[in-house]
Amino acid sequence: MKFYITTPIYYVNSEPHIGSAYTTIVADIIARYKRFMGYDVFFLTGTDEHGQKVLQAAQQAGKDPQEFCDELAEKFKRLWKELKITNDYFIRTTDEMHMKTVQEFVAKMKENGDVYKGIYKGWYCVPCETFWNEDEVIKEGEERFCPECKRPVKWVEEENYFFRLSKYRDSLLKYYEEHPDFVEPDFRRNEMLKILEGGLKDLSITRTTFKWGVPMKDDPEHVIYVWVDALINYISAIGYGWNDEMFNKWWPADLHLIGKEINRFHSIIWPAMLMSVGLPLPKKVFAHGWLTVNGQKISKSLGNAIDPRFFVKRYGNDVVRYYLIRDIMFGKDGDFSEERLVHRLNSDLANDYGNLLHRITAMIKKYFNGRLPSPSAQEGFDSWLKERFFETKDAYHELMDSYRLTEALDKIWEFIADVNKYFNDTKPWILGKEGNMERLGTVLYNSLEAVFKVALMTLPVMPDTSEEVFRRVSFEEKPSKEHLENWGVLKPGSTVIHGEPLFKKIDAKDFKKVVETVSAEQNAITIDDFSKVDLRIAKVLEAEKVPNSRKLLRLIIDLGTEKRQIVAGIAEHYRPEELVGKLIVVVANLKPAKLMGIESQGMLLAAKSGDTLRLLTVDGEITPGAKVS
Ligand SMILES: Nc1ncnc2c1ncn2[C@@H]1O[C@H](COP(=O)(O)OP(=O)(O)OP(=O)(O)O)[C@@H](O)[C@H]1O
Ligand SMILES: [Zn+2]
Repeated sequence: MKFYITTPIYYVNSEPHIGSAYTTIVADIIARYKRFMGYDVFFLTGTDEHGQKVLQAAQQAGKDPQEFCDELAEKFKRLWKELKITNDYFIRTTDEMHMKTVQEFVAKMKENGDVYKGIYKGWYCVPCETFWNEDEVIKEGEERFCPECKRPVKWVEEENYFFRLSKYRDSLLKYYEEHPDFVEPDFRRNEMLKILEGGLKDLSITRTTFKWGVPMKDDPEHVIYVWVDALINYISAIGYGWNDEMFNKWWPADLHLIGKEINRFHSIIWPAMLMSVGLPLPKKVFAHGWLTVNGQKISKSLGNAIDPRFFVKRYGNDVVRYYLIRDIMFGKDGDFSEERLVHRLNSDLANDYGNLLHRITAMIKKYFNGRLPSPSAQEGFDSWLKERFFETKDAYHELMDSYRLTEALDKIWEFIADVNKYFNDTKPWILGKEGNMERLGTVLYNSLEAVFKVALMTLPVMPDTSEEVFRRVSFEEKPSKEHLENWGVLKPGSTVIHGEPLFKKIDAKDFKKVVETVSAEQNAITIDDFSKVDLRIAKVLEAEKVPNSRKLLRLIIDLGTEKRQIVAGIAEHYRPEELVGKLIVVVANLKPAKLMGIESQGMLLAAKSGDTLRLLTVDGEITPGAKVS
């Protein structure tokens, strides 16, 4: 049984962020689950390195595009290592083998009569590398914007090769009909059906105005459209055109995992390209939602991208993975929130899961010398716990197999609540006090077996934590679905380690966000907002310490037309005599306020970094009262 799973290949226009990590983490979870279930898995990820977007980024950085791509591809690879992603291969579209495959693929489409020359006239969005028609773009006066990312589009008019996409509309519709679960979730499938029903236009698939791409085989003036180049990665990586055996083993892909904004490319254009060369279509395209900040997509260009490493360093890799899957309904959009992450860590992981294991192993240590007791006669409550496990396990498989990952974790946590209930209601601490070792042994055995089952089921999501649980319960086999099939896998008599709690809680009073995730756009103010602040140059005429205050100085300043008194918290950084004669910047229209009983009629500006504070001043002489703008 094989399972071939892919992520989108990411543009190397900038560094990876939590959004790109999201898809890769989800793919990793699915890959790990399938391996656990006994599948032979091929998990592919990589980088999309051609096209105008990447070329422009390289030019902006003042680098040769290949050198620029090499550096960024390395960063992606390194991040995936740090996040313990278990991809089997990393493809780069600048790989020679890939480029050759792209040329051959397009040549074959041409041979089959699906590629012809024509003139393209229309709009192009460089950030999305997408062609748009006049009736698709957003119009604001003379300006035109991309309907997908809302950024300005460019007018393109050039001789291109076209792909007869329109020809495949009916075959695609038929395919959708015959394979109702080809595209998921179903609301995404419906969006694609709408597009198909509306009709398809032929697609421009080459460009001539720049060179950063794969040249057409027999017309190298044309470079192949970056999306056509990119999509072919899914087959070039596994041997199409260069290793038939490998290709036949893995193709068709079992799952293309993507973000919703690139669904049309994967669910319409890619299948049509495959039909054109006579290859079978992928079994499923799953288009998930976006991680958002205040409802906006996290992305490089909006300036709200977050480096996942900050979170991993502060909270741990497993905690970040758990949070992303549990808190954000997989498939839908969801706001990324560090507060929610901490809440999940404290309540689900530390309280519900970690603490349960801690209590069980503490009692095994105390009453059984750290050896797992044997279970004996089973009572009703014991059978209830087992029944709950088997129900959970069945639901878990069903949900994981249909990529309902969030719901799978919900089910596991319902079971954890049941194990906690079992542990609390059987009152093992009383059994211990009473010396009822037989019953105590049974309760502790069942509780630990249940936690072991949780570790098996959460292995794809939190691999390090599960490995740690396996170590503590002396489980040394390669974990697989067989260990979930039966109750009673743990061996009585084996060593049980009572270590540190699995998860460290974050105390509310210690909680300090590692990253401020407010988008640049949300923070932006208009020029009118700025001009409300009346900034003026002032000359310091007098300065003295405010009696009984460590921090405050009282200044008399000359504002050109008037003198004013201001109070400033700078006494720890400046001596009064240093200030006299200085030209400083003040907010002249601030409402007066009293500090230590003294009225302050304005505020001076200073820059602070750590313990250092420096006043803002001007670069030379200027009359006091001069406006700053
Ligand atoms: N906010 C996000 N939420 C979920 N997935 C995301 C997010 N941002 C990027 N991705 C994943 O990365 C893919 C797009 O990668 P891309 O390199 O275009 O990132 P980007 O940050 O959106 O780029 P840019 O801001 O430059 O347009 C998506 O299809 C999805 O798989
Ligand atoms: Zn766009």
